[in-house]
Amino acid sequence: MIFRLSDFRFPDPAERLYPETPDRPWVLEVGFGDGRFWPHFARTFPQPPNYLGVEISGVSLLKAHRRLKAAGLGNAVLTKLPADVLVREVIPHGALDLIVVNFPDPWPKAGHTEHRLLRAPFFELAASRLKPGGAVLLTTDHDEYFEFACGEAGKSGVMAVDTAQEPPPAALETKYALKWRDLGLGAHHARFRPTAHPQVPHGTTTPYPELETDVPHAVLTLPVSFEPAHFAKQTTRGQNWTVVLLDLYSSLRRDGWVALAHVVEGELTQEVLVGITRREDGSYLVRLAKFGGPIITPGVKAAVGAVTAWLESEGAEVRHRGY
Ligand SMILES: C[S@@+](CC[C@H](N)C(=O)[O-])C[C@H]1O[C@@H](n2cnc3c(N)ncnc32)[C@H](O)[C@@H]1O
Repeated sequence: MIFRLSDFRFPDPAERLYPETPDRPWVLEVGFGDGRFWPHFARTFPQPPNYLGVEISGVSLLKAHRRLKAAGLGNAVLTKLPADVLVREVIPHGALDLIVVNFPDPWPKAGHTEHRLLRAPFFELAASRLKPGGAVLLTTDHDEYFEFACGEAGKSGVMAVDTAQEPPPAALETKYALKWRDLGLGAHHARFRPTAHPQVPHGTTTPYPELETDVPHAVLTLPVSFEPAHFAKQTTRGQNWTVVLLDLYSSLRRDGWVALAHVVEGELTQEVLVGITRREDGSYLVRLAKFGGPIITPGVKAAVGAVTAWLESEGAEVRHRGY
């Protein structure tokens, strides 16, 4: 099953994601590529564990989905997101049995190591989301990234590093494993086991509210002189978010407009629409649209705030702020 970010709860327990198999072990694979690992690895268990796969490539998502469907693996959820966002926002504390990372992008250029996934903060986060006895399994061809990851795990202070074990055979059958094997390269393997389970908190993310009044909004009146053509692209920054109001579109069906906003919060980006719609009493409702499946974060609330602030700068009088 493919999940969008808005399909999740924050955090989301195994009982809800896998209602028919909540008691099975739970495995997260980061960067599953074309999805070859899971059908091989799942076969090594008496019953397939619950599987959550996270990828940033949409093409890979579709390939892996076809593969898992063909293998009849029903208790599997795939999603297109940066791994850090999924682990931080969606995975409950102490919920996972394994986190598997096969042949992660090595970011080999000097100055690019901050793009690497397996840095100390990720190990700390992983330790908080793994069960006691759980582990992160890393298999990679890349000598330097392997040393780096082992060093970062040590630096996190919450992971013991074991490099003595063989990788699971399934990790040596992925697309990248075969690619590097054909070139005569070997693979390194490490198991990182939590020595402590720090309580790395979840964010303040919530799903799009069911109750209309809970959707981030504002009510305001516009001056008769209001001129939407005054809109210009604009950027607002907060402590952990950046909102870019990209454009404003006129609605043909309703009396009003829609603003398109780009919201960046760490690795999470969302494109959201904020409607500005005339109400019966002549006032206007500025409200986050459901279109596109946004989730409610501080940055998304700030996007509603940014549209409201722009309208104020054009002479609007705000009657109510609900964001
Ligand atoms: C070198 S490929 C390896 C793919 C697969 N594991 C294999 O062994 O064939 C690395 C994969 O990680 C994905 N990826 C990179 N950064 C990611 C992130 N932050 N979250 C999730 N996936 C990521 C890439 O899109 C790519 O498919």
